[in-house]
Amino acid sequence: MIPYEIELNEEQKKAVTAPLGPILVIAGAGSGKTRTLTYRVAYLIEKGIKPERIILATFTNKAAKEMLSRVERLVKADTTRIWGGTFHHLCNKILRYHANEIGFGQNFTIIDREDSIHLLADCINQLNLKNSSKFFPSPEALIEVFSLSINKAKPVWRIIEESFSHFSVFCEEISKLQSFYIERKRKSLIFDYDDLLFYTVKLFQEKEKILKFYQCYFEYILVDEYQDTSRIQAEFIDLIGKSHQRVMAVGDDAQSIYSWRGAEIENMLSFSKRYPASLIINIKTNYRCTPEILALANAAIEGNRFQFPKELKAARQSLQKAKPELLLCSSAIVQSQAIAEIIQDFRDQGIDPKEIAILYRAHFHAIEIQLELTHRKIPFEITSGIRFFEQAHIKDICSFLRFFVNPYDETAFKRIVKMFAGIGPKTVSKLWDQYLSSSTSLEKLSPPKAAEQPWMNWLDIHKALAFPELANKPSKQLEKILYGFYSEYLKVLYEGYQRRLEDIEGLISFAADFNSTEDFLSQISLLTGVDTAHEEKNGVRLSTIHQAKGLEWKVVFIIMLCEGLFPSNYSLNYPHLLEEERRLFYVAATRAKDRLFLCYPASRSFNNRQLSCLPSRFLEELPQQLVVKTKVQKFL
Ligand SMILES: Nc1ncnc2c1ncn2[C@@H]1O[C@H](COP(=O)(O)OP(=O)(O)OP(=O)(O)O)[C@@H](O)[C@H]1O
Repeated sequence: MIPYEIELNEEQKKAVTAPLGPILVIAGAGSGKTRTLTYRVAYLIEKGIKPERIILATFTNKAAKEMLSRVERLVKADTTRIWGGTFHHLCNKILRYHANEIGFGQNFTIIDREDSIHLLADCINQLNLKNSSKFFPSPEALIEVFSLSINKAKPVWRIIEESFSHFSVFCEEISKLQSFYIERKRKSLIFDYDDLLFYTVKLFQEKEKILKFYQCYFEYILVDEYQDTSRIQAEFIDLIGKSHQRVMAVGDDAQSIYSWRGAEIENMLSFSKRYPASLIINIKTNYRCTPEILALANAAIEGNRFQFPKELKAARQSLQKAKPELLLCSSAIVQSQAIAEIIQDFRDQGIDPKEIAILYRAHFHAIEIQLELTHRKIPFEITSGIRFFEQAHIKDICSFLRFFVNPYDETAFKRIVKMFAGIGPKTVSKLWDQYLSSSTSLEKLSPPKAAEQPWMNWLDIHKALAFPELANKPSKQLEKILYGFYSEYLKVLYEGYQRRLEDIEGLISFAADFNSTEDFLSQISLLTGVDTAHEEKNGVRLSTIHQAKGLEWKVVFIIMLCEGLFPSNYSLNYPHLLEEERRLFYVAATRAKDRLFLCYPASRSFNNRQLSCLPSRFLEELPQQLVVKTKVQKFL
């Protein structure tokens, strides 16, 4: 017998040993979701359910593997027979048996994101869409549209209307392209990741016998991270679980932060409507944070309307009654200096830097802190793996300046010219040779017809960079390049237009502190080159909050808590997005085990001036007594 009494608290035990009907487990941050799910699977096996009749849907395959190996330590069973893994993994298994029922052979192949992009690029070429307009969106951007269309179960035009209005002029062509792309995949017996879900649900909807078989076959379905499931994923579970309703969904609605890639918090909030007999179990004991940090997190999430009411209780004792600290800094630079000083103090006290994290809403918020840590030689590691200045769009826009400063910079030239429609790698090299043999005169080059217009625009911008009002003002030069030229390309070249635009605006602010374009470029090169030696596995962690989900550190700093930055400017006009931003703040706060620092800079440089910032509403909403305020004015 498994010692449930010893290993689980009362709430966890209630969930683990609950009757086999539908259950929604609302498990707060740090409350032991993994432990609950693991013991529940073990309990089911102990009750006599065969492993192969259990589904355990998880966010990653690694998570399922870890949970199942823990199950194996609890009960004697072959857990490899459990259907554990991501939705894609589960659907693949089902389609391997039945793909022929929906017009595919069972020997289909699965293509990853990169291959999907190549295939889509090929479709765009075949339909001659890029030549019809130089601003036709790139395959990278369109894959995102198509994926949302499947995950949200909405037609492409609807997705464009809701989230990609900058593509609306191409709505008709994009819909046609989608049909063409689907047909191409069908002919080649290919599924991309989203197809696996789409066709499994279609199979269940169209082939009643097959659905009935699985409904009888699976005796219990468990879903982890339920708050982040998409519409089609919930549909997949509902279809199999509909008849016996033996579904356990575990999640935390307060941590639903992926709506931008199709997650629907509604799945969780409406669970008991779809499963009227469901039992709802709240797990409220948090094992991670001190009571003071938890009190702040509880207060932070109170402002949301669309959520299950909840209040986490701390299992831990207070650490010298240390409340979270609110650092009121005079500027973003002072903010980074203050953080670096505190980190140095912690290191002197013997705290391992890898127990410290700096979390932010968007990559560009971390520019100053990256610089400060680099200058002070404090080792740090960035979760995304890509440093701010190494991102493609940042490199793109900087290459205009590099080429302006150094007319022999071949890499910059080629990077710019490649952006133009109708210019492939061969033509790029030819143009470079022409350029060199015409004593570096851009005017003398003859680009292909399709690229003539953007070429002329580029030449105008290139000349303008030397005008007295722009010369040696890298910030103003970047602004000119962005709004006079590059923003149109940014919309179509990559996915995530809004985020990338914000990054470049952040770069423009950063550039405002330089009065020489050469100095600005050298600084950036140093940060992306030699000084990356400071990036170490054991350093302080710098991460966006999205990438910090599920992780924990002893000390956490949440930075740039200004209205318009966190919450983001874009979210301010949409109540549902604002609620998601508040959840993001909650996720960030609940990553801290011992010490939490909330950082507010009263000003930051933006578009060549010092802009004063209002404190984030998330700070304003906190009861005063929950934090200790410290004013930080200036550092030498
Ligand atoms: N009953 C328990 N007794 C003691 N410790 C527990 C218990 N349940 C969970 N824990 C511990 O609590 C910590 C948090 O658990 P876990 O990481 O699974 O939380 P979580 O619910 O996934 O958190 P989050 O959603 O915030 O990422 C772990 O270190 C885990 O071992």
